[in-house]
Amino acid sequence: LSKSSQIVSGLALITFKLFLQALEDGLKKADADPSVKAVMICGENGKFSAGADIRGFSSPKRHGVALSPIVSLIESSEKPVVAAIEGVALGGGLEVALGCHYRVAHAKARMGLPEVTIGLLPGAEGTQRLPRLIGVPAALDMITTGKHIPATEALKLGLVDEIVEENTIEAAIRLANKVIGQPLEPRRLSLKPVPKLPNMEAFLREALVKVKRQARGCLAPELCVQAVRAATERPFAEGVRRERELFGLLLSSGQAQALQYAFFAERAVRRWAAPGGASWSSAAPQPVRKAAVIGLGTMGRGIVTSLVKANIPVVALEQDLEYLNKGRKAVMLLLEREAMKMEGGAQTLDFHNPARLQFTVDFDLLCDVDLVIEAVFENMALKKEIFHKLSKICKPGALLCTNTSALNIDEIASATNRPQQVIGTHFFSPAHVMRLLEIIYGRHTSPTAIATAMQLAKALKKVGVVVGNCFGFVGNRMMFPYVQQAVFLLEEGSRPEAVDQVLEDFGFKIGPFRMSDLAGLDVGWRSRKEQGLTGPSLAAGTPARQRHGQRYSPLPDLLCEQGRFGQKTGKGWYQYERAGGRTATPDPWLHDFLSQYRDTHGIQSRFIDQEEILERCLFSLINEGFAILAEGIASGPEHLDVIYINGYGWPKHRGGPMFYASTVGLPRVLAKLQKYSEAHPDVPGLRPNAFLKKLVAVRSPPLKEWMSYLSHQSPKL
Ligand SMILES: CC/C=C/CC(=O)SCCNC(=O)CCNC(=O)[C@H](O)C(C)(C)COP(=O)(O)OP(=O)(O)OC[C@H]1O[C@@H](n2cnc3c(N)ncnc32)[C@H](O)[C@@H]1OP(=O)(O)O
Repeated sequence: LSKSSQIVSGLALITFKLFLQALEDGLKKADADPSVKAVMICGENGKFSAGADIRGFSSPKRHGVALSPIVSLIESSEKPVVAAIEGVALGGGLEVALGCHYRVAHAKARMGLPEVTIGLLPGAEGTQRLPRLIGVPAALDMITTGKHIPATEALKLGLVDEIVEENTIEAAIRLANKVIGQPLEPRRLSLKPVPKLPNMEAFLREALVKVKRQARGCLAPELCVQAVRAATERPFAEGVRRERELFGLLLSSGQAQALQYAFFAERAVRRWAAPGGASWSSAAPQPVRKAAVIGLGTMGRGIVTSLVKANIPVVALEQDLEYLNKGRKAVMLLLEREAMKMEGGAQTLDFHNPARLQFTVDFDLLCDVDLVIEAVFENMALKKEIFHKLSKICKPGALLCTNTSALNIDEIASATNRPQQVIGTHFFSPAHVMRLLEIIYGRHTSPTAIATAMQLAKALKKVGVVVGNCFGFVGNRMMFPYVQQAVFLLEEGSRPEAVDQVLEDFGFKIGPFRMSDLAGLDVGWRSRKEQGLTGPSLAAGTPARQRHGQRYSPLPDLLCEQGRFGQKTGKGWYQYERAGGRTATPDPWLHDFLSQYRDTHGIQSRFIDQEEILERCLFSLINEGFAILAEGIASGPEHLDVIYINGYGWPKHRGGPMFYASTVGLPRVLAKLQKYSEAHPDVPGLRPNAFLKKLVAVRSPPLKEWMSYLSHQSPKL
């Protein structure tokens, strides 16, 4: 280093507090040393900073917003300070860079203010400095979404002064030497005005409406807008005061804890465990150099698209040419749309190259693939036939995955000569968009197969969650009692729009009836017919509203019998503008139908309040979650929460169903279930699970300790 520069490094995440101290000491030393003419701040090991340790925000010894004085100290330095940004500059890390007079970034660096994603706002004056540097629209976009932007975009926005392909530190030192002696006033962001917009008021108002609509009850994006508004309306110091006030509100809101829990839960589920002690730490994945997808229906198309996007060559197979051509057209359309969203477009995806994406009806072409994902119709006989064929055609090491939402993995595996290589991969629709991948191991699934499926999830940029094999696995199994309660509520006097409203107000992206109209009521109907719950195989004399001695509602079956399958037929729990329409309108026909149904079955209609709707739907879902944990189908509550947030539209700011239960309080959940169960003794889903009772009996320990209260290690683990 030349004598004119001073490196202040050590920006490792775990030492954020130490880093702050080192930064302060270094700056003061540099300021006092007349031989130092400029300062350069960089990180260690090619990373600038990922910001503060998120765990610190919920710790009793929270470091608060102690970063602000240091950012001010940097900015007020009489010597030019240059940030050399490599790797990431996120959150507090970027706020440090904003205090610097100049910023140089490596071309591969990424920058962002992701505080909103953990329920906070940039609390070290970031909401006040960023709009002054890059203008309100761009700043608001970064602050309210928390997105990480690449260096090239940062340069376009004016967030950095220079990007380099080679040595960022040398480039920053060069810049520091060059600017010695130049006036610093214009470089101090706190002194700059926020660039004006002709329609600032309208712009901010619209921005608020937009984030409120998207956030559905999540506070942080809204308060981010308020903080940026303060930057446009108040002098810097007053804006900072407002930012601090809003930060304090968020910190104590409860939503921040939920979102921070979700951040760590998503990472915790990568550390999977399965029967016989197999786990992420001991199992190694096999490489997947080529994959195949069988079935080009809605799911198969999305899965092919996902694989192509992940740069994995794919063979896409259909049963005949008619289906193949239909599937090919649909896949190409999806890929073209995806390519348009990407930098480099179709060239990047290269899907017109048959070596990357091949369509066929010939099973023999699957002989050299490393992994097959079967995505045909949910029909056990068909799946078994396919797996039998696969075990004859595929090379010995190939992993055989079945995309199923409920079927028994062991039964499917029994059709092969290699059950250790059979695994469930439950994708969510649309498969190229939804982040969740439920990975289901069977009795014989090998640790390598699980590790490979997890690796695949990562390559597809999905969150893989490993779970055990049972009907509906985790996600759908918890969904059954929830949807069941929603339908029972209709029997008792409620309406689809009332139930949906309560759950959407809670934060679900879509309520249970809108959801089932979207998914298609016929899907569940087919499954119930296969289970003998309805249809021709139902034993004569079975009571209309009872199956196996338990309460049953035939309402969804009756709708299907009327051809009301939801959006696809233009009618379901709602009416739509046309078949395939998406705008749900309450349907007077359905209201009459419900009244007649109640009359037929002698049900006294009653008013059901929001509290009962919410509690019966959510607590029955949570109750099933406790059963799943007790049976060892999932290794911890975080798994259930990650599944619900990423696959079922559960509001992330409520941390997932099990986290939510812990915030409501387990004794309350138990008491409510007991109350509803007494009122509906023929509904097993409302009967409090023994594990929940046990946790309450041991005074409701924190969620991370729950699993240690299972008296026996489940055979599934
Ligand atoms: C007082 C001043 C206030 C400042 C406000 C802030 O700075 S708030 C924090 C803002 N920063 C973030 O939100 C960054 C969050 N992290 C990420 O986005 C990503 O981790 C990453 C930095 C982009 C790296 O991604 P990558 O996929 O490479 O790794 P992982 O996500 O798996 O992370 C590796 C492990 O590091 C842990 N971790 C990452 N960031 C933080 C953090 N800010 N605080 C605490 N821990 C963090 C992560 O949990 C992983 O740990 P594991 O034990 O391996 O699970």
